[in-house]
Amino acid sequence: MKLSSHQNYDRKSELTAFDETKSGVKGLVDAEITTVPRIFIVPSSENPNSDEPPSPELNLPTIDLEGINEDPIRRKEVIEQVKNALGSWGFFQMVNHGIPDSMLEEIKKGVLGFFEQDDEVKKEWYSRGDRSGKLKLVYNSNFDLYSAPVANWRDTFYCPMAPDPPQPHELPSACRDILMEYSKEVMKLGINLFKLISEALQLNPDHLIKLGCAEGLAVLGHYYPPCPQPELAIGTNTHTDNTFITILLQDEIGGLQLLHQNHWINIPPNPKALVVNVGDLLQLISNDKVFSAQHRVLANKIGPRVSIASFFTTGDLQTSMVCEPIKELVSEENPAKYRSITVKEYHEHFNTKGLNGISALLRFKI
Ligand SMILES: O=C(O)CCC(=O)C(=O)O
Ligand SMILES: [Fe+2]
Repeated sequence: MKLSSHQNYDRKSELTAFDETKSGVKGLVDAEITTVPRIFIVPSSENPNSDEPPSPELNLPTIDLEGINEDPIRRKEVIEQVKNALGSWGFFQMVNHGIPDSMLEEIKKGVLGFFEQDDEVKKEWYSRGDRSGKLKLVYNSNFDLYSAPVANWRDTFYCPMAPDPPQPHELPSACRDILMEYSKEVMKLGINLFKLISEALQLNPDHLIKLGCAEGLAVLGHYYPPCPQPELAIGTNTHTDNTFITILLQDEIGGLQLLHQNHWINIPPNPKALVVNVGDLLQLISNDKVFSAQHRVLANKIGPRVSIASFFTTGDLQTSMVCEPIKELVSEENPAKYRSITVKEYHEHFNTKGLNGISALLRFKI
């Protein structure tokens, strides 16, 4: 699904005017607008409402991680489930993942607190993310505002937490402590997941970690204000993630969907669960043994919706890590499907392209 822009108005000036308010989509809603500005309108042919309704028979797998580090038989079963889920869905929900429910509640509150703080204070964090700025945490609306075909009904902050963790004073007070604590727990869980995924790929448990898959972590806080005309807009446009894996926490509102066998499927909110999905970089190094599924978030009359996406990637940092299909997963009958790239090269291509419904991986296919 490719969204084409409809440029019969001065879109660029309207984007700039919106950007310069530094108040994001929340600012529009606070000003009590009753119609969606045209920079956000999804062309009708590509509107999610024109898709078939989600199929109720197809359910995303839920995997219970209880006992994986204590009981070898249980661990084997879980590895088999992970292999099936990532090979056919690219996604699963997990329960008993080790992060306390109370911490999940606290991080959602922290993100809500950041977006709902005094607008003048929040504006000080607003930037387009050039790393020459002093701010580690980048808050804006639509990282791809000027390149994507349609603006999304969402505000976001992006905060790199590893390999160079921010100093507490570099973080906004609304979510400082919980962001540090949550990302520590997510890193532990990520390491456990990379071990399970390594084994699911029939590699040594440490293989993906040794390659550097858990080296970089960024936490994104998303805020989706209520939308006066949700049928005309989209919360997050169709995309695959620019990560090795993503660990996602969503609140109770819903709207996250993934594309499975050509059907859009709802990912139902579960306050105790976290969603895991394969990103493009893991698909590339697995030589398509696991895949990075397209997903999106619908706009909603009800809101705000909050979600926290933890991205395992070093992003735009220059690291020595090269991504290429893992030797053990390549053979004469199954040759490498991608060329070698750096994470930075991939990231730059992803950012320039924006969320336009086309996979960034295509560029690196052999
Ligand atoms: O808000 C969500 O539920 C999904 C966000 C997402 O897909 C992303 O951050 O890549
Ligand atoms: Fe995503």
